[in-house]
Amino acid sequence: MHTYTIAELSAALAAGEVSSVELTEATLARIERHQPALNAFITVTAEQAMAQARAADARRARGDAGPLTGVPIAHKDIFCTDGVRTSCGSRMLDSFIAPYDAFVVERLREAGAVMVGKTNMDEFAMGSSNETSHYGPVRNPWDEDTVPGGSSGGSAAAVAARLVPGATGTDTGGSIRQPAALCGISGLKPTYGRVSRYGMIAFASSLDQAGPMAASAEDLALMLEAMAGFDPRDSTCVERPVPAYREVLDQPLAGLRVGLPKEYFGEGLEPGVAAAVEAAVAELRGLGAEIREVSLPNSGLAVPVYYVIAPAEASSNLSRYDGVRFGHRCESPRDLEDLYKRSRGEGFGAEVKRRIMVGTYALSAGYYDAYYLKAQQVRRMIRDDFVRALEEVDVLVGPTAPGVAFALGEKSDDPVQMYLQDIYTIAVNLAGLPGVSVPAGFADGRPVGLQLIGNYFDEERLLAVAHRFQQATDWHRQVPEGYA
Ligand SMILES: NC(=O)C[C@H](N)C(=O)O
Repeated sequence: MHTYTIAELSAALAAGEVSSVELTEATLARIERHQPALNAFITVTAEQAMAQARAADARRARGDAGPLTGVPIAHKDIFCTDGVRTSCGSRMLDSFIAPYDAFVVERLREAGAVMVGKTNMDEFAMGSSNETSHYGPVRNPWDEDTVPGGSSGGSAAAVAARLVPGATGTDTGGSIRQPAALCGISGLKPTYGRVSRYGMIAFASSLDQAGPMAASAEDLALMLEAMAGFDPRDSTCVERPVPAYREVLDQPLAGLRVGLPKEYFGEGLEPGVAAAVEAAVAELRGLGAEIREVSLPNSGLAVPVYYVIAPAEASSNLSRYDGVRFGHRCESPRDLEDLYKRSRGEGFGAEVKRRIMVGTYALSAGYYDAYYLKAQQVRRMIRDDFVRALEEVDVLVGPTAPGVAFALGEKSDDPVQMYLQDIYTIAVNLAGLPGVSVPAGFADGRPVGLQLIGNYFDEERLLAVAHRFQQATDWHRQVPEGYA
């Protein structure tokens, strides 16, 4: 049953064709078998998973099971999990056992989902290839010599290899959508404020957002419904009812106005990706959508703006890891300064250090106005571009990433090349809008992602369009060889 979607597993559980205990056992066995090749997990929580599975079966027997009750899932290791190591992919937090559950973890647990483990990720979510993880790189199941994307690469690889039917991720500049694209799965970054950030280790707080990753848009809808909602413990979380996302999936596309941002089809886009995206657009047209060209004139500024704002916020957020209150502590420090220096020097990897330095510089006296303030002003212009475009059309469509999965090591020595992975995703975070990536074919045998961007809190429409596209295509059903 490992190729079943969450919706299909949910139906099988409801029909009594399988128990959660059986499903969870099979899931744990598959993880054990493929972990050496993929390295998608940092921690596997077999014992707790079996206990949760037994509880889920008991709950079903009592007659109060929901659609996720008994379904195995995994959490990105950025979410705090009570009593379970929460490393954020960093040596800094290698021995951190969270004392409470993140909101997202709590909500999925309450829905009855069974947590089988914590997935690998780029250190503190900084990266687009999963190569910055302290626990080693994750491999892409479509070609194990290539990267899965990042930073939610472990979640993406685990779903792509059908080790779990769904997993959580976080997206600060593309970290759900880009790995979803590179691994041939579906991934949704909700509107900023739709999902609580409580218990999610902070990277860049004005951009971070949690979201679901799964094979299909229908599964994303099922997961989002459990994950979304108001939480007073996150002051940026918006109090707004959560729609029954799955109920509103079936909508015809006739008359849907789809905008193609012309800036998303220019220089830097690999021809194979362009061809797959164009074919997907033709498919949407065939389903009744009306396609027009739109412009996001400031989109070329999104990557530079992000690489001022995100490191600035990160430098502040990561200052708490001082070896005293939080994080790795060096052996026998000479004095307090030595303790700080060596603890941080040993605990953080190169990319994290680079960002702390850039961010500290951008915020320092004399440079603040020139960099940070300026970046915030341009951020507003980027947002305004989207607001204008979304007055003309209902959704924007384009590629998720400029290319397909690349070889391990290919871009790790060139931060700018790595940052350019997110040229089509980052602006969406700067604007706070929702975006989804869905599988849309292959180029050179590797998956291509199609990105759909919607208006604020219009996840319903995004999911409905993605679902209709998936009813007409079977890209989301493709499973890499050796994992089918
Ligand atoms: N965290 C993210 O959303 C990924 C982005 N590539 C970054 O390194 O910041």
